[in-house]
Amino acid sequence: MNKILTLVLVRDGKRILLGMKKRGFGEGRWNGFGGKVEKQETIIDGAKRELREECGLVSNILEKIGLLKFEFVGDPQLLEVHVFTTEQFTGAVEESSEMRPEWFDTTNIPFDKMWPDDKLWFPLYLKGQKFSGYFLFQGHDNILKYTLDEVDDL
Ligand SMILES: CNc1cc(N2CCN(C)CC2)nc(N)n1
Repeated sequence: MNKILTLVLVRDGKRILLGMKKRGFGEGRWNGFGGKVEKQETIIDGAKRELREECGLVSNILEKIGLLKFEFVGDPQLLEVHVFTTEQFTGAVEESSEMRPEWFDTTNIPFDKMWPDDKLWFPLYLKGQKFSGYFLFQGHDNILKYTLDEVDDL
């Protein structure tokens, strides 16, 4: 059974809000906001909850834009990350125990301090193309193989 996780990318015109992960899985890397989906909630509600908990923003309109599946050599648990984006949100950006948020220009995404798969699918996201990918990792820095497809619906 795959572990269901969420990832929310917040856009404001040419800017994107990313968070520096302060601890745990992905620590030291910039990423969107997200986490586990609880048993009693839908995936999209889990995404909205994590967005608010991790950066203080509230959004009722999340658009499903991607599905990313991650396998790590030696770990039987497959991660299934449901990716959303929003351009409509309220509230003030605030740092949390998990994330230190910062706005980046979309022409200046800090890929060298992000998960290595991001540089592969972000260009599809930035041109408004939905995507579905599978990545086999060795450790947290090395992608052994991957597939990445543009899709029309998710
Ligand atoms: C393994 N590669 C990953 C994981 C990942 N996620 C994001 C969401 N997290 C809850 C779990 C891990 N995000 C990106 N951009 N790449």
